[in-house]
Amino acid sequence: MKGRRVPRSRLRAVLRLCLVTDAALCGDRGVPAVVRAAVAGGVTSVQVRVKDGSDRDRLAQVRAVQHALHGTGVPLLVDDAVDVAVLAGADGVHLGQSDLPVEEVRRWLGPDLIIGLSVSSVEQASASECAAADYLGIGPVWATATKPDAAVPLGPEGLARVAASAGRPAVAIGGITAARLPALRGRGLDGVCTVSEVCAAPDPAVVAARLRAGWDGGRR
Ligand SMILES: Cc1ncc(COP(=O)(O)OP(=O)(O)O)c(N)n1
Ligand SMILES: Cc1nc(C(=O)O)sc1CCOP(=O)(O)O
Ligand SMILES: [Mg+2]
Repeated sequence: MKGRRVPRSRLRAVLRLCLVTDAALCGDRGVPAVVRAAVAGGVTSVQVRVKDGSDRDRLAQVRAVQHALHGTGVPLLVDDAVDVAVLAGADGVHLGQSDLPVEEVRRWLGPDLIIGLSVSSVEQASASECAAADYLGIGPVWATATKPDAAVPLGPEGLARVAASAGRPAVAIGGITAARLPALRGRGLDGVCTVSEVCAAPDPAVVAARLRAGWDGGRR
């Protein structure tokens, strides 16, 4: 493993506006082009999420996004696939409740890579497993077509209850749009994540900039 890629002192800043990629929503533009535009607009981290490809497809997409991010300082995470993250030299992984156990992945990866964990309830956010994660992804806040197997939406108040029991940096995901950011203020979050709002946007840079300004401007 290389040296620590993202200092922990930067983690909360890196979580401010997280883009999770979706190749189908990016369309013919391709994922790297959408990522480049989103970063120009103010996205602070990128997670490559490939649900319907082979491991080789996943690795190729991670490497293409890594190339797009080169020189930007924006960290790259991989959804689910710890082996792909290690092979590609990504900055971290995002794990779900049915992915590999966080503590074991932490023992494997060591302290240098970021590990995120999805939680959808106070019980999951309070579980001892969370201590091995650097941050929690809480959702879905609202219903979303992007993840058909997502849990029942928490709503902003449910989200705040989960965030309060998290005890570590936390981001919200699921149905997030610029217009909904006011409902997420003061809920104990470090940032917000989006898939479709940016990936399906005709101009991802403009939408990312709107999200970033909306979040940064109203955080406190
Ligand atoms: C930041 C963030 N939060 C939650 C998720 C969802 O992860 P998971 O539960 O593993 O579901 P899939 O994304 O794999 O369908 C995420 N990817 N990122
Ligand atoms: C990848 C993902 N995880 C979720 C969770 O609740 O854990 S919701 C989700 C999809 C979010 O997509 P959109 O921004 O298009 O609503
Ligand atoms: Mg997953």
